[in-house]
Amino acid sequence: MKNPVRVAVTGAAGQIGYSLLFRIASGEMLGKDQPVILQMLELPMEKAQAALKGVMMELEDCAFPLLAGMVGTDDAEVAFKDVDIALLVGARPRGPGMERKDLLLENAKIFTAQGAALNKVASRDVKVLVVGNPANTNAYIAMKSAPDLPAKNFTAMLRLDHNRALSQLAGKAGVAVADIENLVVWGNHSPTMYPDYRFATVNGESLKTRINDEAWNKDTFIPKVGKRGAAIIEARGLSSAASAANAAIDHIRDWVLGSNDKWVTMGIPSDGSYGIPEGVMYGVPVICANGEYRRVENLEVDAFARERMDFTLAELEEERTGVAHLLG
Ligand SMILES: NC(=O)c1ccc[n+]([C@@H]2O[C@H](COP(=O)([O-])OP(=O)(O)OC[C@H]3O[C@@H](n4cnc5c(N)ncnc54)[C@H](O)[C@@H]3O)[C@@H](O)[C@H]2O)c1
Ligand SMILES: O=C(O)C[C@H](O)C(=O)O
Repeated sequence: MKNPVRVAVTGAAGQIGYSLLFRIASGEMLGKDQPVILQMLELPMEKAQAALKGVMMELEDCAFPLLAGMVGTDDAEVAFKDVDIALLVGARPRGPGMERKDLLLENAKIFTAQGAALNKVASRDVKVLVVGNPANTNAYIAMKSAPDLPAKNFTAMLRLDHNRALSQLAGKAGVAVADIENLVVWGNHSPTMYPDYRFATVNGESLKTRINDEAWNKDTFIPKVGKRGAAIIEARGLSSAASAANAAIDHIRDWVLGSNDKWVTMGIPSDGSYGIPEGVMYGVPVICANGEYRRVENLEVDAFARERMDFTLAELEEERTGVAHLLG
């Protein structure tokens, strides 16, 4: 039997947490032979802690053979102690009358504190995925607040956008999702993101040539993927949860176990390539192997791509400027 892997999940009693924890405990994220210890963080409020207790009771009632232990706490340093993987899901939702800037600042406080706690107590190899919105900037803040951990260990979730784009493309082209390769979603997890299928193939053939519909790309595909989160909120009255949890599992599974030579999208700190300033937490195509991700390099950036990539970059830089004073 392998040694258990310690997995922290914040916002554990929330909607995404409820879709995520049971799948992690059943082995869907790290493999059916990998025991896990779940270290769950929730707000110190009575209601949140009671809900977390309920989730832990249900986890217990599943009698998962791979669940080697559980911790439920309101203290980030307890939740992150020695963790190998940290899924930062809990975030302050946008309230009535709150501007995007207020949301950024509220969340900046949370991710500054959580980054510092990871810096202090997590495994030095911890893999961090930020799901809580604004995900890219929250990941950037956590990374900056953890100077003793490698910056490359901090990532933001663009996988839901990647998966959404895959399904839209498969539907349009009449092909199977599994047959599509080499897709990427550049930039921010926000409506400014740029889903890009210029390099995508289906069984080795160009998907762009097969679809051959630039108007659909610009007027339907790109806005549909970008605004999908809002469409789910409109339809459900709540933001996406099961699909977000599924994407988080895909992201970590591929990072840890490998993406089998497939491109996947991860928000990672820029190395300066593709005209994205170093350090910006930006969605790019990566291939994962041996527990590491590797950026797909030297892709062509044509005039339209440049415009879209700079548009989403400008938003990220604006967010970064908005929180700069908190980062010292
Ligand atoms: N990146 C993506 O693709 C993506 C997709 C969907 C949702 N999201 C975001 O994920 C986040 C969670 O969504 P949800 O639907 O689970 O929300 P939710 O409100 O149902 O749950 C969030 C939970 O986090 C807890 N929480 C808040 N602040 C916390 C803190 N500082 N420490 C620990 N726990 C804290 C809350 O008590 C709550 O239980 C939101 O920010 C949402 O916008 C991101
Ligand atoms: O919570 C949101 O604003 C939407 C969410 O990020 C999503 O993409 O579903």
